[in-house]
Amino acid sequence: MLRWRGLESTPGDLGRTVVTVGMYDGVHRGHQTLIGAAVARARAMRRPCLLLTFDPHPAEVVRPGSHPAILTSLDRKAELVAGLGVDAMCVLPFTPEFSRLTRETFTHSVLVERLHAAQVVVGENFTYGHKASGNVGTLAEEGRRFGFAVEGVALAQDSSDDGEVTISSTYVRACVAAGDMVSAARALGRLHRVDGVVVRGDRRGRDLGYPTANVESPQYTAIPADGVYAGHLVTRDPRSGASQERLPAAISVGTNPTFQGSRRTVEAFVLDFDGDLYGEHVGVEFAHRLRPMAAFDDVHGLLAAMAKDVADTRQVLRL
Ligand SMILES: Cc1cc2nc3c(=O)[nH]c(=O)nc-3n(C[C@H](O)[C@H](O)[C@H](O)COP(=O)(O)O)c2cc1C
Ligand SMILES: Nc1ncnc2c1ncn2[C@@H]1O[C@H](COP(=O)(O)OP(=O)(O)O)[C@@H](O)[C@H]1O
Repeated sequence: MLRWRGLESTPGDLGRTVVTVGMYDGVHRGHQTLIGAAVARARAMRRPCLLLTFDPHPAEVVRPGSHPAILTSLDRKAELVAGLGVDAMCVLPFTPEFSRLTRETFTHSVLVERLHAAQVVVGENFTYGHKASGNVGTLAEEGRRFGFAVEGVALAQDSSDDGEVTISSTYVRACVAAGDMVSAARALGRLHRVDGVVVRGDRRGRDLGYPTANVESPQYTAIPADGVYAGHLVTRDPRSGASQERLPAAISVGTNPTFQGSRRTVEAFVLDFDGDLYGEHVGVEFAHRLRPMAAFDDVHGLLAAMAKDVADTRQVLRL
């Protein structure tokens, strides 16, 4: 998949394109339907399918300090959308100036002049332009003027304990924040993953008999609620970010209150594994929450709980 940042870096030889526009944070099942529709349309028209997305999250620019938790880094998003058949991903820096473009200027200067859209595929709730004044109806009207067609795709639904919910990044963030990884996975169509680099911790794990890979992730990463989880550690290629090996793990999220820690960490004890992971680019996948984080009176209490966590992890992962 081709990938570039900034409109000025757009390759000149793309020809006319099928464009799908959105933040696509999480690349959840609703996004997958939408991107699938854009890819199918592109194949039928024998045009490249181009995904236009933004960085940072527009909320941070429009309402400073209100950055939402990020479900997928740009590298992970690229890996996922490439897997859906997208041919090119263009990342537009979302700046205050960009946020002030009128909807016609966005349509003309971005979609028409730079990306040469023949067809635009968006969700039926898509908005664009200054103060989000544009919608699918205005885009279709501009398309008639500038010579591209518009397809608005219905949003995917999911049944949960609370009845029908519309699958959205906001819904997945709420599931992750509550530690409900099963609902998050249902909406995502795969397990939620935190990407980062393995850093040094307090060097206590090995002495306890449970060495843990401490994973440091970028600011704003959507980290599940404090607690202990069954899941996996995924090793990644440091250059491409591509996923490699997937190893079963018991995962701890919290401040290690037994040792009066103050920093919140994500730590994975990889089952049946002994090796050096420091500096590795990894992902931590969360399958199921086992219990809350606890402050034990002594190390024996913690060790007994960890032994049970490992047994529970084997059961949840059917190992
Ligand atoms: C499966 C698992 C469960 C854990 N549960 C707790 C817990 O309930 N309370 C706690 O204080 N720390 C818990 N921890 C974190 C340990 O305290 C931590 O891994 C240990 O102190 C080693 O830290 P280090 O990697 O910085 O050396 C857990 C870790 C794992 C892997
Ligand atoms: N089974 C395992 N799971 C996780 N990390 C392991 C495992 N075996 C060895 N390691 C290595 O040990 C390191 C963790 O050891 P630990 O004593 O917990 O130190 P730290 O406090 O620096 O995390 C990991 O970063 C990794 O390099």
